[in-house]
Amino acid sequence: MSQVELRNIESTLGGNVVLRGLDFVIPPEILAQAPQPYVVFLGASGSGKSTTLKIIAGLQAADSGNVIIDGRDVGGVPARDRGVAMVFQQDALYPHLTIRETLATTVRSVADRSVRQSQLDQAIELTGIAAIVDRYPDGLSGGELRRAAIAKAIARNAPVRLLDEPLSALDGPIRHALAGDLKRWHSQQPGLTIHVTHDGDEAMRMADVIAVIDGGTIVQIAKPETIYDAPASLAVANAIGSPPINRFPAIIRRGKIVSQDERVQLGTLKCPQDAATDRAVVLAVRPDRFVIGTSLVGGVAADDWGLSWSPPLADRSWCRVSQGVQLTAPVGPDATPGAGYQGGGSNRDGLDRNWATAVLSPAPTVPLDGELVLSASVGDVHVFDASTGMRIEGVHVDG
Ligand SMILES: Nc1ncnc2c1ncn2[C@@H]1O[C@H](COP(=O)(O)OP(=O)(O)OP(=O)(O)O)[C@@H](O)[C@H]1O
Repeated sequence: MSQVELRNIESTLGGNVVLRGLDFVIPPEILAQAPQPYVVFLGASGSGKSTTLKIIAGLQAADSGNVIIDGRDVGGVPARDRGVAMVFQQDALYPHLTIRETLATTVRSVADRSVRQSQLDQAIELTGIAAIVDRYPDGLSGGELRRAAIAKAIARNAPVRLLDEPLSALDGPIRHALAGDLKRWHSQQPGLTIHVTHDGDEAMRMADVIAVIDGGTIVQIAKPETIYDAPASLAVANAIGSPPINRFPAIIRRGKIVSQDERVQLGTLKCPQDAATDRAVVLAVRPDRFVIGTSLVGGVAADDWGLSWSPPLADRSWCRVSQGVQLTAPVGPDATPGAGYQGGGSNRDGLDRNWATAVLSPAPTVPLDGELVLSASVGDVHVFDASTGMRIEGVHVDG
């Protein structure tokens, strides 16, 4: 299994500080479970993802810091000798060569004569481009060009593969098929794959490990479920989840958390001693972690639909939102077609700003009515420092 490690990478480009002390190493506990993880670098546009890939590939030099590939510091090692294949966002294929000729040129530059044909065949097979391999790039669709570019990377048979937004600008079915093929390639050709995206859903679906880049550093490296359930910062919390995580203003006053949103009622909640300084915080709850209560569903008592009435604020319902509630049907494979639901009886005061969103699963087939109340237990409410954005650990129900 190949490994890439980045230590304290700094990069300033055209006067912009792009990477500031960026560190990356896959935690050993993750490697113990998944020795060959599919890694996704997730970050907003401009956060430094492409720059990081180019520095790993040796196409761009860092100002300082170390790139370690398989235990070897590759500072000063030229790109072609790093054992890295990179697929660019806009990959250039030779316009005067057919795809097969391009692949053959690539294979000739990296492989012994005896294995060239098998490497070329494998690249064609894994990317499913047999039907277009004798055509020129001009006239191929965006999806076909992307597959050809990926085939070029596969043909290099490199132990480290860097994919810069490999699924961007492709439409639904093509995107879905290519996502599956990338995972298949990864599992069939031993090595490390780093896939860059700004799309949180894509990261959640594809990654064994997600590294979130924000402000030129990696702020969390973890399995997707950990990123979802225990985000290290508000930026990480915002980076994934659809619909996006709900956020509510609050403050810490004398060690207690006090809501600053008139819709949100909190139980008695305390911070640990070392985090008890008075300050502004942000409470965040994933839409699918709210329990939804309503008095009426399509004119029928909610109980008959198996929806729980939100109980009075008790130990388990630590955070309760009772106005400006919006429900949505789940998206993805569990979605019930045509059962989306927006708005609700609680919108009586005309709140259309800052809706609190909950995912209703299974989605009802009739409109909900009556007052909607959301409640969440303490384990599902994340607390972040409002100015640094960092997670505050150890918040607990008093008594
Ligand atoms: N050669 C350059 N000169 C000046 N600024 C640059 C240069 N290359 C990149 N930058 C800046 O560095 C920042 C990070 O760029 P980078 O391409 O790494 O971001 P990214 O996360 O990959 O973004 P995107 O998702 O939009 O591709 C951006 O603000 C970009 O404008």
